Amino acid sequence: MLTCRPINNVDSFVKYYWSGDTPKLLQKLSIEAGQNTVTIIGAGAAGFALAVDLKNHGVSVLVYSHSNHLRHANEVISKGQLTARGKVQGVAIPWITADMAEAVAFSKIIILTVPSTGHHTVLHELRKFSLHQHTVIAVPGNLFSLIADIQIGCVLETNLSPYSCRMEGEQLIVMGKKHLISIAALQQDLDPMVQSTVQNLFSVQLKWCSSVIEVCLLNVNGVFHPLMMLMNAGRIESTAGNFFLYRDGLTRSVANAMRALDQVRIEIGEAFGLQMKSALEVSNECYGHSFTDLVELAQNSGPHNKLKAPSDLENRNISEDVPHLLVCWHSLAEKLGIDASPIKAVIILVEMATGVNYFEAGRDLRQLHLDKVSRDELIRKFSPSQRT
Ligand SMILES: NC(=O)C1=CN([C@@H]2O[C@H](COP(=O)(O)OP(=O)(O)OC[C@H]3O[C@@H](n4cnc5c(N)ncnc54)[C@H](O)[C@@H]3O)[C@@H](O)[C@H]2O)C=CC1
Ligand SMILES: O=C(CO)COP(=O)(O)O
Repeated sequence: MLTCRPINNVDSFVKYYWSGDTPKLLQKLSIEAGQNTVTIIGAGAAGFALAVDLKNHGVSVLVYSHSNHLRHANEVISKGQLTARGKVQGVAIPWITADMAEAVAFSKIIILTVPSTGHHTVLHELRKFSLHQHTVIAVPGNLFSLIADIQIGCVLETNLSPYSCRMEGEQLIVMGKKHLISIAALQQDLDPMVQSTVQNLFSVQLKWCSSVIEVCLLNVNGVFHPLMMLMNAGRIESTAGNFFLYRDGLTRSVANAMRALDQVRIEIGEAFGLQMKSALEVSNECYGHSFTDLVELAQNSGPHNKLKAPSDLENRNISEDVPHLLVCWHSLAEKLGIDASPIKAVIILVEMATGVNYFEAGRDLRQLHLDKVSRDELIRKFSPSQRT
């Protein structure tokens, strides 16, 4: 019997959401679900889109939301259901918990869909459990694998979310579903069985990359987001984001700046011996588009051209993409002897605008545990042809 009500700061949604005590409920869920289960950590648009998509494909899903980040979970719980519209459709009554013990017990496959700014909070919770037999897939990773200082059976990460989506109350709007995203495992000798199990979970094609560094370089949101935010900062603040970020905000001069920044990302990849595509080509490949220019993409790409700008600069387009992509790319470039001044300029301007020193807070080589590694070792470690 379903009992459904909004909950604030409780340890477990599940025991309120369904009558019955937690152990009995978990037992029931596991039996119902059999082996075909996934736990999703992160109850936002990306996590719920994945939950509905998996459910539509017969997978049983438990969604975990940290008790300090309940907004979307509470909206869904208060309605008693989640309605997905757009490229993923369906009405689901998702199983939701705020108890990490339940999340870890529910499935050996955990997909992380929290912004990378939440990775440390999640790791703090996860470290209380044995995860030797778990597979954790960070979507997107932004080098989660290199900061995860706990023992996990297998760690993988993707470059992007399969969905371009937003929550509107308890409604999930999925504007775009990609054809392809990139993925890599931290470990080099990944069992092909694991690869096919993971591929079977995702309804988008997974492109297997040589390393997590390659995957991080393919998160082209680092090229798009910070510059669009910075170069439209006045308009964002004076209109509280009342314009289309891509369609109105990615004009010729913004595209020129993006191309300069993108060139550094490409040179970093090439130093590792990778065949690099431009941000435009990566986006085209993901969505099956064939735009020849960034401004053309901004005007015509369905998943992008109706996206409203955020209402202020305190948004993951900056707070996630600057410290966890740009700072990371910048410190890789420095180590490799590549001129990263376009990236540095953006990080400095963001600090001037927001007051946040992302060089200090970001995922530089020290945070990634790579600061003691020489340039040659770094290349050997992450180059497809030289990996040791
Ligand atoms: N929504 C989209 O269209 C796209 C999303 N992404 C990426 O996917 C990830 C998730 O995106 P959204 O679901 O839109 O994000 P979101 O901002 O809605 O957050 C997702 C959920 O993560 C949890 N969370 C947030 N901050 C946390 C923290 N500090 N500690 C613990 N839990 C926390 C909350 O449950 C939250 O609802 C992000 O990395 C985002 O950059 C990438 C491309 C497109
Ligand atoms: O975050 C987004 C909009 O700025 C969407 O990015 P994607 O193209 O990865 O869906």
